[in-house]
Amino acid sequence: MRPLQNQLRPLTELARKLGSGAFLTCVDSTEPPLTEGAAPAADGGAGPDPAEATITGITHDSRAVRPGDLYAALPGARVHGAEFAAQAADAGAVAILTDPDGYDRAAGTRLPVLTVPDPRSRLGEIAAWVYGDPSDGLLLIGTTGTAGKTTVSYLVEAGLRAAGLTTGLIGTVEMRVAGERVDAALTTPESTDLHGLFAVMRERGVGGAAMEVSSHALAMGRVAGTRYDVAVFTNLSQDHLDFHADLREYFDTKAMLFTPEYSRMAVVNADDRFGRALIDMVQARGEVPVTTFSAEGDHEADWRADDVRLGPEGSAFRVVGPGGVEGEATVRLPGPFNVSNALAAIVGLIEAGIPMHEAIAGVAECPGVPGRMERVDEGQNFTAIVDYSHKPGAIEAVLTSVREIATGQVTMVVGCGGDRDRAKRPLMGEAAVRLADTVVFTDDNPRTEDPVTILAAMLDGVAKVPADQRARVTVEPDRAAAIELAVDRAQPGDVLVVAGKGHETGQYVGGEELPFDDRRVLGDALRWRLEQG
Ligand SMILES: CC(=O)N[C@H]1[C@@H](OP(=O)(O)OP(=O)(O)OC[C@H]2O[C@@H](n3ccc(=O)[nH]c3=O)[C@H](O)[C@@H]2O)O[C@H](CO)[C@@H](O)[C@@H]1O[C@H](C)C(=O)N[C@@H](C)C(=O)N[C@H](CCC(=O)O)C(=O)O
Ligand SMILES: Nc1ncnc2c1ncn2[C@@H]1O[C@H](COP(=O)(O)OP(=O)(O)OP(=O)(O)O)[C@@H](O)[C@H]1O
Ligand SMILES: N[C@H](CCC[C@H](N)C(=O)O)C(=O)O
Ligand SMILES: [Mg+2]
Repeated sequence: MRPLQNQLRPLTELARKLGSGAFLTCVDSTEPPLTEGAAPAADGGAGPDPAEATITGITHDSRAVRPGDLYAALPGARVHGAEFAAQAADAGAVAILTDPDGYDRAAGTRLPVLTVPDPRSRLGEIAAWVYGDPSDGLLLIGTTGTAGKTTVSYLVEAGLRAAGLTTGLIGTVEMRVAGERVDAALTTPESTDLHGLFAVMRERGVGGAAMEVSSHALAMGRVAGTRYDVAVFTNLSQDHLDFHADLREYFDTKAMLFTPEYSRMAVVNADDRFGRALIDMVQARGEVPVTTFSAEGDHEADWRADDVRLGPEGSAFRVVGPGGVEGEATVRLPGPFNVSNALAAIVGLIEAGIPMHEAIAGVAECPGVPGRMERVDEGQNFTAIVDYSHKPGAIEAVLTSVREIATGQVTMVVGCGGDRDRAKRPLMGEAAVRLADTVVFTDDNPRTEDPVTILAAMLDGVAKVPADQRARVTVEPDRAAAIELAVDRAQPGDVLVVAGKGHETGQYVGGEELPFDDRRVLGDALRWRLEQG
């Protein structure tokens, strides 16, 4: 999504802004590259004069270039973006930003080239400049944590809307600007896309936005140049150890959000042990005020959820805050973990200046989140749920929650993604068989890996649970067949959870995305069973 109105931004001004280490050159120039952004004299050669160049937009992806763009050719894990410089030029890029390694290929386009040592680290700042600091004046609430970011962001957006604001949403499932929806490629977009999106929000009068901030984004500088009015921390547990060295580094990356560079205020979950470590860390630094919350009530906190009443479709609870402030809240998502998510959203909204009754009303109105504890109901006599649990902590939270509502048995259909954290596979297998009565192990986005290897790693976890304490296990690699099997076996009062893909609409196998939607496959299986009588 890009703004309709763009300002003309002189490239020389950008070079000057980037300061020492930035070189702006035109490839046909016989002059040596100029430092500190000073524009070269007209080179008399065939290339365009960088002193004249103006840009109107920016992208890091050659496939997304629009005429007038600065193409940021970044070094990547797979390829250097400079490989696509010619493609970017053909699409209308007017200049290229790159690092010294990309210079020759960028120069081959004969466009002005701005070279900096580490362009990715400056990209957020550059993108914010290109679009004229578009997040200024936007009430922005960012949420990080291993689980709950999407859910909290939906609830926050609903609260902002209840407060009368035109809203924005940025996250895993989708991006929304004033009601218009766009598919999301990443949970947290690259900074070029992010500031473009903020510019669209500004154009459409968005007053408040809710956004997920992933650890990948913090590590890769995607949110550099973005300032959150409130940053919310949900929890931290095992995930993404393909990307982070260990849990400590994963935690430290998330903790970056709770520094003055990114956030004005912190709202942190005191029920989570990493949340408590974060509270201590942020309080000790004394730079960002911290407000704490506890839905479980076992830990001291500024805000609590009291008198929690769990139900099969959602929960009710009393919000109790500093000085005895109180309000009656509801959330239309089941399970104690969603009480925690709802409290996180309500406290985040209150800290952002939204009156408590509006925050509570918004959360209560939110109809749910696609693929998060989403019921698929075809009139069957058991409960069928699609949920995005694809990490051990989420599997535990979900299975513990549905146990409360099941009058019969609990079944989970689950797999693990390929090309992702391998260490979480046995932990997911173990959690599933420890807490369910029946588990059907299946494929979930094997990507470039052999699905058999992934399933074997999950089964390693199964073996950790004593045979008499574990669920009945079936392995059915074909995901549709696994869902049909589970539906076929279900008895009245049972709860069936199809875990891991949530809102996803494809199964990645090899380099291909095959259409696959758990909700549709489950719905079809349920209807088929009902038709058979
Ligand atoms: C590990 C990681 O996050 N990698 C991201 C990173 O890739 P990279 O820099 O290594 O890129 P690369 O593929 O080598 O390409 C280098 C450059 O060439 C450019 N390119 C590439 C091909 C082309 O035809 N044209 C082109 O311009 C690319 O845009 C890139 O700038 O920068 C790319 C551009 O922004 C991202 O697309 C890519 O995300 C990959 C696809 C990804 O899967 N990321 C996931 C793991 C991720 O970020 N997940 C988090 C958390 C999810 C959650 O738990 O909620 C998220 O925020 O989504
Ligand atoms: N507060 C929570 N504690 C534990 N598990 C949770 C919590 N909130 C959600 N979950 C589980 O995690 C799954 C993903 O939730 P959600 O999409 O809100 O989190 P996320 O942090 O955005 O995840 P992702 O990083 O995969 O996008 C849910 O489907 C549910 O199973
Ligand atoms: N944001 C997560 C989503 C995982 C979803 C699951 N279906 C899988 O493929 O592992 C990731 O990219 O690791
Ligand atoms: Mg998410």
